[in-house]
Parts: sequence; structure tokens; C-alpha cells
Amino acid sequence: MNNQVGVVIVAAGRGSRMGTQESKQFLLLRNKPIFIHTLEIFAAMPEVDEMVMVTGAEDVERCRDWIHQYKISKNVRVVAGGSERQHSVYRGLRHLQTDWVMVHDGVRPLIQPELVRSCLEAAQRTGASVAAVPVKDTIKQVNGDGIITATPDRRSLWSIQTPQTFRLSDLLRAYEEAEHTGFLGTDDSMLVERIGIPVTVVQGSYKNIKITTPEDLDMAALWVKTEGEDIK
Ligand SMILES: Nc1ccn([C@@H]2O[C@H](COP(=O)(O)OP(=O)(O)OP(=O)(O)O)[C@@H](O)[C@H]2O)c(=O)n1
Ligand SMILES: C[C@](O)(CO)[C@H](O)COP(=O)(O)O
Repeated sequence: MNNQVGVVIVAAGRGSRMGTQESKQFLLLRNKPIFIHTLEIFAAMPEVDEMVMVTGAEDVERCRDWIHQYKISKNVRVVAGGSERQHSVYRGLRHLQTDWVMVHDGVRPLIQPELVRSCLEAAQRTGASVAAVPVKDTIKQVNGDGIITATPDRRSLWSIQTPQTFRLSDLLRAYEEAEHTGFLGTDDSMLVERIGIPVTVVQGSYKNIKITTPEDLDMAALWVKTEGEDIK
């Protein structure tokens, strides 16, 4: 089997929890748009054969301009997304012709190539993988009245990240099935799990944060590696 790898970077959200007028994926992180950091990591990897970026229909042209301006080292196809993350991923998938696909959030710019490689290796060995970290806090289930109803065993709880890696044919089938039944999930793995494909968890990084609220951007600015400056 040919093992060609495609990457879908989703960046079509509004970033409402960030509370800025500009969509959060375009905010500057150490003088560079967040999504450009993310694209640079994948574009530099020899394992990656095709790249698609999904963004808002109104942002397609300026993203192409940025990609040109920052001299992203691989060809990146920029396409318009949908109203939910799931719709955006599905639109991106249709532009790939690879055997494998890695889906990654454009707003996880601290992803490291080593983790991308581990996720790819695990998926190619087992069929499907997601990056994740064990939760550090005790997690409670709370009802609508603010009363605790359960304390699940923390040892089985993981906080799920991206990349999420699958055979393209499996992920397309999972997306078609979800679309058909009106199922809406918050990650790609949920859709694959529900068609009965086991998904392997790969130990991710606590630094592979999804920039969601303003303090995440502050943390990312502390951690991001800038040219000529190695921040631990
Ligand atoms: N319709 C959407 C919604 C989300 N995303 C992308 O999915 C990733 C994870 O989503 P999240 O962090 O929830 O982003 P937003 O939806 O933008 O944030 P919020 O929920 O605060 O509005 C982001 O890279 C986001 O751009 C997308 O491509 N299309
Ligand atoms: C896919 C994901 O990054 C896993 O954590 C996440 O579910 C997407 O973001 P959202 O905040 O749930 O929309």
C-alpha cells in the first residue's frame, strides 16, 4: 500500500471565546499569525505529501496571501469551511487524494514534529490515532443546578488533542455516516469510534494547547520557539 499522507488544518472558526474582533487563528503570536506557525510545522515535514487549509469563505484570499508572504515551503490548498468544525473538516477531506489523513486544529500552533511523527506511526500501525494527555485535575460531573452527580475515575480520563490520524477512506466513511444520520461531534475520533473502528491514544504534550481564551495566547507566547531563540 502506498502510504501518502495528507494534512487538513482547520481554521474556519470565529473564536468567540477569545472575544476579539479578529478571528483568533489570525491573531499574532510572536509577530506571526497563529495559523502560520501551525502550517510551518507540517510544511517542513518530509512525511507530509498534501496539505489543505480550511478557513472562512471571506478569509480564503487573505490566507493565500499570508501563505505566499511567509513562504510556506509546501503547496497549501486553501478552501472554505462550514458553520461547525465537523463541516469544515469534511470540506477539507474532499480535496485530498492520499491514503492517510491527519486532521489538526489551526489554533494548536505548538505542535511539535516529533508528536506528529508518533501519531502517524501509531495510526499506520493500528489503523487510527489521536494525540491526548491524561487529565491532571479531578473531574466532576455537575448537573444543571450546580450539584455534583459523579466523580469519574481519573485514571481513565484523557484530554483529547489533535493531530487525529486515520485512513482517508475510513474518515470519509465516518463523515458520510455522521452526515447521513445528523450526528454532530466535537472531534474526528468520535465519528470514527461510532462506525466501530478502534482509535489508539498517543501520549501528546501538555504544551500542545488549543488557543481558546486570552490566557492561552499568553501561555503560547511564552512557549513558542522563535527564530534564534529557544524558549524552554
Ligand atoms: N466552523 C468551524 C469551527 C471551528 N473550526 C476550527 O476548529 C478548531 C477548533 O475549534 P475551536 O477552538 O472551538 O475554535 P472556534 O470555533 O473558532 O472557537 P469558539 O468555539 O470559541 O468560537 C479551530 O482551529 C477552528 O478554527 C473550523 O474550522 N470551522
Ligand atoms: C478536536 C479538538 O481539538 C479536541 O480537543 C476539539 O474538540 C475541538 O475544539 P472544540 O472547542 O471542541 O470546538
